[in-house]
Amino acid sequence: MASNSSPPDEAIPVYLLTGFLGSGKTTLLSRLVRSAAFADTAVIINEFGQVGLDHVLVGQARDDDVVLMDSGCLCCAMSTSLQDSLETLYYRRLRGEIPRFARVVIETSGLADPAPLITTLGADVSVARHYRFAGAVTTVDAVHGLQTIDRYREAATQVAIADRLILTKTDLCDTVSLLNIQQALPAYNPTAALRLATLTASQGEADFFADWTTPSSVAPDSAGVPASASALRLGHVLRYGITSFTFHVDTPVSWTRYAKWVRHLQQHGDALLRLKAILAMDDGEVYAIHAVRHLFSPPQRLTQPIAAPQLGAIVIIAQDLSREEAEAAIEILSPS
Ligand SMILES: Nc1nc2c(ncn2[C@@H]2O[C@H](COP(=O)(O)OP(=O)(O)OP(=O)(O)O)[C@@H](O)[C@H]2O)c(=O)[nH]1
Repeated sequence: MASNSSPPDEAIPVYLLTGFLGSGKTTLLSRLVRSAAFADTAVIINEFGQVGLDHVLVGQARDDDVVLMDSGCLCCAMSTSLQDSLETLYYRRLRGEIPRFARVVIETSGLADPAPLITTLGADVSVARHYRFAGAVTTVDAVHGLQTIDRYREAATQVAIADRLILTKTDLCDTVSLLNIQQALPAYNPTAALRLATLTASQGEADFFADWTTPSSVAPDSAGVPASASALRLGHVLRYGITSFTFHVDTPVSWTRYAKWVRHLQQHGDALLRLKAILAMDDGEVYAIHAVRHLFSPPQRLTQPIAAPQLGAIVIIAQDLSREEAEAAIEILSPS
């Protein structure tokens, strides 16, 4: 979706489930698709280019159609493109051939860079007519997760892009190691909310794929945000040139500046992995801003009272973006 076009209100939310090979995506989903908490969900398993196994592991025997699980959840393997799969689901729902699902969860392949899928969700006109990207959920193996992020760029990208990180295999982990990874993960993505898989299909696990428009979920975690006004801090320089920057803008921003800022950042879209911000605008309202690569979602007006350090915070996770380039972008939004 472009910054200046909003999806329709009734657009069906689409969540991406990503995570490195073996991190527990299929295990989590196979619990959920059998659970009443997922009764209103269509799950698409993206196995493009692979010998498809995941749809079978999730509990769907056939690979050529939409399967209705006993729970009411729909499952299908993505046989063609994401656009085609979503369109087909939408029109079958409209014709009453399948139940009226209220959300879609797409499981990506373990080596996938989720960004192109997210771009398709927002930028493809036919998809954006009926659907809206609602968030990326990334599973992280509590035992091997940190090693994997250090070793594999794909894993680091999947973590960097997440809105929510789900720690799996916590049953295999001792308390100290679990605490270690919980403390370490914010360095790789300071804005993502961190949750533990509960290992039982529950409303709590289904809510990993629920709308996250509360301030605590859209706000960068306060640990990553400088308390002092106007502070600019270079975050952690991670591996593979992935860096997180946290900025703070004190004064209300005009929509003209905002538009200019978005255009500027879109020129750096290949470098921009993820951006989250909560900005006071000069119309007197406060908005949550989300972007993945080139794709800026329409600003979401927040109705809850929000104070510093969340108010005015901008977190950028980027790859091969210099400090000077990041600062130049902020200067456009809020000249010093
Ligand atoms: N003990 C334990 N094992 C788990 C858990 N989650 C996943 N596993 C195991 O880890 C292995 C990989 O899990 P999958 O769910 O297939 O992982 P995936 O992310 O779908 O893997 P890919 O399809 O390769 O991307 C399987 O043997 C699972 O049984 C967990 O919470 N606890």
